[in-house]
Amino acid sequence: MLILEGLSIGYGAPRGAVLSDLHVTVEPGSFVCVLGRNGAGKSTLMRTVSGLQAGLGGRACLNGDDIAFLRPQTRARRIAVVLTERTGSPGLTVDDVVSLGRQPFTGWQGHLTSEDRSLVLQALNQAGAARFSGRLFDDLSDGERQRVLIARAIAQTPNLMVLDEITAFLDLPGRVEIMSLLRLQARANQAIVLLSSHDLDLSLQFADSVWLLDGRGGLQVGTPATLIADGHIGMAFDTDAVRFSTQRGRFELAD
Ligand SMILES: Nc1ncnc2c1ncn2[C@@H]1O[C@H](COP(=O)(O)OP(=O)(O)OP(=O)(O)O)[C@@H](O)[C@H]1O
Repeated sequence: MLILEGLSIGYGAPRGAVLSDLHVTVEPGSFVCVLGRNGAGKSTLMRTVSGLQAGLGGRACLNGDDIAFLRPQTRARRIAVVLTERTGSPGLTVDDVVSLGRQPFTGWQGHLTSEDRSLVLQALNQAGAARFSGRLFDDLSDGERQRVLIARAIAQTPNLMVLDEITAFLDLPGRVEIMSLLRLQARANQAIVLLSSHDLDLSLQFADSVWLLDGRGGLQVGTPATLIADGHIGMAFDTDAVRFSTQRGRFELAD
């Protein structure tokens, strides 16, 4: 279970708090999409929940433990993080990168057991990345790399998977495949999958629950259907020129 207990996130002055006093509980097996306009705080929230950035107050607990105080090894066993930043991995093959997902579980020598290898292979297949096996990771296209990084996260068998805008580089069929795969992963492994995305349509289609950042420091949590019906999607995204139609479930030009 992931519980945000009065969590406040953000930076020192001058930016200060981005979101304050968040209270949210997420059950295992849930696929949660984090939505909001540019600058609403999605990445800040994802980094804080991953333990990569200190919160300003309160805490985020995974299965009872404050994530900010987990030892790095324990955190790596429980939380898999995929960010959009392009990081070079000179000389590493796709298989090496996905095998890194097992590193928190291998001994100090880093030897993979046959079970580790089978999890790596399974993850490559599930993420649709087996076809890149043997190639250098740095030679792959952005979309291909994303699949490999998702495979690494799956191989890590985490309790919590945090993926920040990872579908941005994928084509439409690829995005649908990955969204459906992530929902399946959450269910099959009783993991919590937290995905931030600008892909509103697909997020509303696939998410069990949505964290909607309204850009004014507010966070609404609910099922896609509830957030649409209550007009929250419109409140977070509407502009003078574009409105979200609750009837049609899509954006339209304002009259
Ligand atoms: N390192 C930083 N130091 C200070 N302020 C920051 C830093 N990173 C982000 N911010 C600010 O925090 C707020 C939230 O930014 P964040 O990147 O979390 O938004 P986002 O929802 O992920 O945006 P986008 O959709 O554009 O990626 C913004 O006002 C941003 O300017």
